[in-house]
Parts: sequence; structure tokens; C-alpha cells
Amino acid sequence: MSRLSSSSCETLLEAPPLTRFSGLLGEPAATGVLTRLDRELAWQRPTLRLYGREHPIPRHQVWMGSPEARYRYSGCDFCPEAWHPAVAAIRDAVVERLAAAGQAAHFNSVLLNRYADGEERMGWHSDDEPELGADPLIVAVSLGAERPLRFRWKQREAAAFNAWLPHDSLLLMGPGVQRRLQHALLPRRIEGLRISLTFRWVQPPPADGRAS
Ligand SMILES: O=C(O)CCC(=O)C(=O)O
Ligand SMILES: [Fe+2]
Repeated sequence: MSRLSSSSCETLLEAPPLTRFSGLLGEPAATGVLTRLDRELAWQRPTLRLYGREHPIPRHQVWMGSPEARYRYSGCDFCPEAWHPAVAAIRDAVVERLAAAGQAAHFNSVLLNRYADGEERMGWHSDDEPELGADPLIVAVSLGAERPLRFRWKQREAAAFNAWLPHDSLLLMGPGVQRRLQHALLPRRIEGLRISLTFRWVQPPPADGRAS
């Protein structure tokens, strides 16, 4: 896979580790895959029940992964779709890029989020579901419009901050990030489509079928 000379790696936090890498796929691959994912995936807008009312989520999403990677998210049970070849290629590029930086990683699932414009968003949360295990390593790949992922400390030990995520970048959220911080993609007056892919390792349910 070709690498642009613009590829780089920046430490946003030392502890817990938060690192941004740019130039993951290079061009024209990154723009091509953005268009392909937009066109080819079965984007869904599930409804969440909050305080007795139904609300469609303010974005579209697809949950994808290996069949054993069943996952509960915001109270819904997701059966993942099979790996799309373009998504599997991004996953492999992420693993390769992290390995080159000395970070071993493996992923059996990904949540893809599609934000049509700056109005579409994701609220404050941590990716700390029990299926992800203690202190997971999660990687967010960004394609399309550059938007900030906002972080805040749960114990308010330091100021909230933005991690700007340019097209074709990835953000490594290492062990402790989900335990100590929350993140959100807040609405901003920023034009254009953005697709993010958050790669995770979901612990397969116990073999005797006693899934929670
Ligand atoms: O769109 C993003 O960059 C964030 C997505 C996210 O936080 C998630 O999928 O859990
Ligand atoms: Fe998240």
C-alpha cells in the first residue's frame, strides 16, 4: 500500500495513551474508499428509546465484524454484518500501521458511523461495554470532512480538549482512555460527509451460550 510522505504520528496524551496518525491509506485510495463505503454499505438509523420516547439516532451506522463478535450498544443487541472487503482492507492497514509503530493490535469488529453533515453527531460516551474487556484498545479511522472528537475527563482532573481528525487519519485510544475519559462528536458548522470506523475487539460469548 502506498504511503504519502505526509504520514505522521502525534502523541495527544501520554497517559492514558492517545495518538493520532495521518496518511493511513494515501490518495486516491482514501477518497475512493469514502465514496465506496457511502454507496455500498447498508446504512441504518436505529431508534433508541429514551424516557419513554423513540428517537432515531442523529447519524447512520453499520456494525460489522466476525460472527462471534456480538455486541450490545445503547441497549440494542447487534449481530454484525460480514466484513466488506474495503473495510477489511482498512482494518489490515490499521494493524500494519500500528505494528510499524510498535503497537500490536487485533480487531474482530467495527462500528461505522456516517455523518451526512455537521449537524449529525454522537453524544458523550465511553466505549466501555463489558464485551470489550477491561481497558480496551480502540482505533477510530476518519474519512471525509475533518471534525473534532471532543474529550473530557470523568474526574475533571484536566480541561476538555479537541482531537481534530483529518481525512485519512486514525486515532489510537489506548488502555485507560475509556476508563478515564468520555468522547463525543459534537454538532459543528462544518460542511460535508464524514465516515468514521471504530475498530474493536469484542470478547466472544462463552462457549456454553450463557451470553449476558
Ligand atoms: O465518529 C467518531 O469519530 C467517533 C465514533 C465513536 O465514538 C464510536 O464509534 O464509538
Ligand atoms: Fe466512541
